[in-house]
Amino acid sequence: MSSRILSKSLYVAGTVADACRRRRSDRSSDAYQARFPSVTASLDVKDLRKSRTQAGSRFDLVVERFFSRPGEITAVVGESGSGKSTLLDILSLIMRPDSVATFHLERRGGDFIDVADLWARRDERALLRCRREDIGYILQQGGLLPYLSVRDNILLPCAILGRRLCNEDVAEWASRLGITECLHRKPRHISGGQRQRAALLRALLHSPTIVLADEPTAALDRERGREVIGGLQEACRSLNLSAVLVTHDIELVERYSASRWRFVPERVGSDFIRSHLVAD
Ligand SMILES: Nc1ncnc2c1ncn2[C@@H]1O[C@H](COP(=O)(O)OP(=O)(O)OP(=O)(O)O)[C@@H](O)[C@H]1O
Repeated sequence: MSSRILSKSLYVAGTVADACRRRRSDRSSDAYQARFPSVTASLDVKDLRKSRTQAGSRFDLVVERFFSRPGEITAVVGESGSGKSTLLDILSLIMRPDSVATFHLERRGGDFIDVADLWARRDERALLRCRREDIGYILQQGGLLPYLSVRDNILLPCAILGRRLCNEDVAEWASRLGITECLHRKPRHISGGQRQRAALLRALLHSPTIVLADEPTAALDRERGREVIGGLQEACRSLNLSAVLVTHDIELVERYSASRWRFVPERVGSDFIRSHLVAD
């Protein structure tokens, strides 16, 4: 399916407002360039800050630099409360950071979206379109809708975008992921591992720029976990897709991810934690 869906979706995907488009050559270099020279990234973030307060306790997320390359899985690890969900909410454009110097998404055709500029201009329409077109999301428990068949769940993001998919496209990837026999069933009638592979297919079939996976193997045993992340790795390679995998599973990180980042929490006072995301 890859080439057909990819060319089709790259055509459709060129719809976010022209104002938010820049060519790669427009980008300025900076101090981080020395540490990470010539990075070709689907997602590139610099100097991001987000503060949260809960029950009198303050939490600051600090990201000096974070990027995710096409064709690869980028792993993010951190202990409970270190900011993993906060980061994913921001990367999926659900949550707005307090400040950010750079937040670019680069599509496979070379166009890129200046999300920092969309946030600054509060362009909610373009942000919504970007969220739908450029982001695929895999939740901890899959998040498939129980009243739809697996096939209809998988087709949902494309339906929302008004894109038509050939049955062969779905069939080919369902076969690659080993869930062909699940397509006509409801999610409750398939196993946890099959549900996560269906969630993976749902996250990638509209050819997003980046897939975000939030502990996608948390409810699976080791073997099923490997199948899901192996499928994600195969999709990244064959579609030149970029994935950010948040997980506690170090074995999966070492086996499947091309680059690794971790949170380093720093206690500033009794009620204040500042958590830095650093390259491993
Ligand atoms: N809705 C909220 N409002 C304010 N602060 C919040 C909120 N949700 C989480 N926080 C705080 O933000 C910090 C980071 O939480 P976050 O959920 O991002 O961490 P996490 O690494 O995903 O944790 P876990 O692994 O337990 O899910 C925590 O200190 C938490 O108390």
